[in-house]
Amino acid sequence: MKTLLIENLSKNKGAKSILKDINLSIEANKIYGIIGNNGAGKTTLFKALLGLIKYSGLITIDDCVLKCNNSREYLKTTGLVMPFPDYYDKLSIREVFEEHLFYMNCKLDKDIDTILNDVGLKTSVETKIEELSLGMKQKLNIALALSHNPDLLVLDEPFNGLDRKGITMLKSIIIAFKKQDKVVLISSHSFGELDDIIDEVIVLDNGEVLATDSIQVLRQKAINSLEDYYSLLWKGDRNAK
Ligand SMILES: Nc1ncnc2c1ncn2[C@@H]1O[C@H](COP(=O)(O)OP(=O)(O)OP(=O)(O)O)[C@@H](O)[C@H]1O
Repeated sequence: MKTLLIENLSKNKGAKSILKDINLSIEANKIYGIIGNNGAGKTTLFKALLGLIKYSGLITIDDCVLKCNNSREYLKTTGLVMPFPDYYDKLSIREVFEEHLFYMNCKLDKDIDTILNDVGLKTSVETKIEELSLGMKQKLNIALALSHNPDLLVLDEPFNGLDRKGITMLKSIIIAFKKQDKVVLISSHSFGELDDIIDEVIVLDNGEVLATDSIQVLRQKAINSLEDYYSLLWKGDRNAK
């Protein structure tokens, strides 16, 4: 994947406008941090990008426009970390992998134990999801997202529940991933974790893109943390732009 182009993307739910005319150009070999207050539209944007919800506007991956009838094919090239649906609780890790691979229509190139080990999840594949801690579920989620070697990694609050070792592991996975001509989109409220790894920041507010900036440019302006950047934006200090 080289580019992901989002043009005039909007999403309404009843009378409510959840995403409003989003335009973004996403490039490979970069990590994008998507930040914004609760309810800003980050998860909804991710769902649209993955073809999981209907929307108006155009999403183009390289030269291919994402449509309902090709979204399943496109999903195979994406890895997604989002909270598990409730019905997963009674499934075992093995069953979740089977369901994931069936949905993605792909096969593993490593055995499940090796994949779990790679993300630091030390438990039997027969363990039920309801028996996993929040951090263990997150590690499993990451393992699933990477299991089919995607081109685009979409991570919705991936640091939630991870211990320090897990966070360090995930950051190194993300950095190694982007270096392979791939794209990473991460939404997180943990600015400190994003600070170390992102190349670009996209700020959503009330369903709109409030700002997009390169971290390198922000550093040149002596804005050295997302926390400072975000405060400046909300103070209306346009020097942050
Ligand atoms: N199925 C739905 N029906 C109605 N409104 C919805 C639905 N899903 C999301 N919304 C609304 O869309 C808006 C954006 O929600 P979204 O989950 O995308 O925000 P977010 O930026 O991911 O928030 P958070 O940081 O809290 O995770 C919110 O106002 C939410 O209430």
